[in-house]
Amino acid sequence: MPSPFGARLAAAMLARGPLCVGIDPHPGLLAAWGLDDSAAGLRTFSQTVLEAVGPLAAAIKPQVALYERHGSAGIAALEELLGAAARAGVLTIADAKRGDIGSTMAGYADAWLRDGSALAADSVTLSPYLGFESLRPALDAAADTGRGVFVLALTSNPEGASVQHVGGADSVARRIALAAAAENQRYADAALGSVGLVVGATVGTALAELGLDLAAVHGPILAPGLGAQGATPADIRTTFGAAYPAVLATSSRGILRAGPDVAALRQATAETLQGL
Ligand SMILES: O=c1ccn([C@@H]2O[C@H](COP(=O)(O)O)[C@@H](O)[C@H]2O)c(=O)[nH]1
Repeated sequence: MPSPFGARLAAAMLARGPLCVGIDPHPGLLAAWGLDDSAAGLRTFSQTVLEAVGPLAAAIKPQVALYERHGSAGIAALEELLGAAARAGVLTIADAKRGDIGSTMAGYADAWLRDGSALAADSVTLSPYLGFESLRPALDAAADTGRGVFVLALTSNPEGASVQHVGGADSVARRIALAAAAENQRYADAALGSVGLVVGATVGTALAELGLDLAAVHGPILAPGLGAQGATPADIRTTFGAAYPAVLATSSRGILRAGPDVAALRQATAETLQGL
């Protein structure tokens, strides 16, 4: 078994910097790159981004929805990307936001986190709306196979607050963070645990207002919202404070808009990294 995901991600962040590049093949981006909105277009898009940013980013994050919209051929393109990234030694975060009752959750865990699955990634994003404990099959599969998970806590979209802030000092988001911290006790010896959280780079003062101590989670914090959603590298330091060393900022459109030229994608990645 490889070393645990959190340890591998911490090493990659130390070596390359705290940036994940999202691979989001939106129809508009495919068109801007001169590609068809088809599985073949997805394939070229994905492999170009991997070639460009693979040597620079700590991880890549394919957005599963944008592959699913092409049906089985789109999923095949995603499988090819995940396989190519694994061969190139680039860590992957499948942004699938899965969550279900435990018995069904086991199916998702098998798909995204078990050896031998064509969709197996280094980690997957999970939704805890059915209760943190419903994610148990994925938490255990990740621990068994040296993979990781990122559980949605405070998302980058403004609508998230209507659910995640509920409870005030005992908010839904804080309970998710506490549950992740408890889960990471099994990774106490690693630089970072393998149970991460998703906390938007756009959440502003919400962490302080809700009393979330992200540094105590001992897991990676995936922070979307950089670039196209308006957050800046400076916002990341201000927003996350003491938890900053665990933050993996992620940007998709803000970098992808520089394509399809590989050198331009690399430059956009390097410029984003410089500010972090
Ligand atoms: O709270 C969340 C959780 C996930 N995302 C995902 O990240 C990328 C962001 O793309 P940008 O182009 O950099 O805005 C996208 O795949 C989202 O589904 C998020 O934005 N916020």
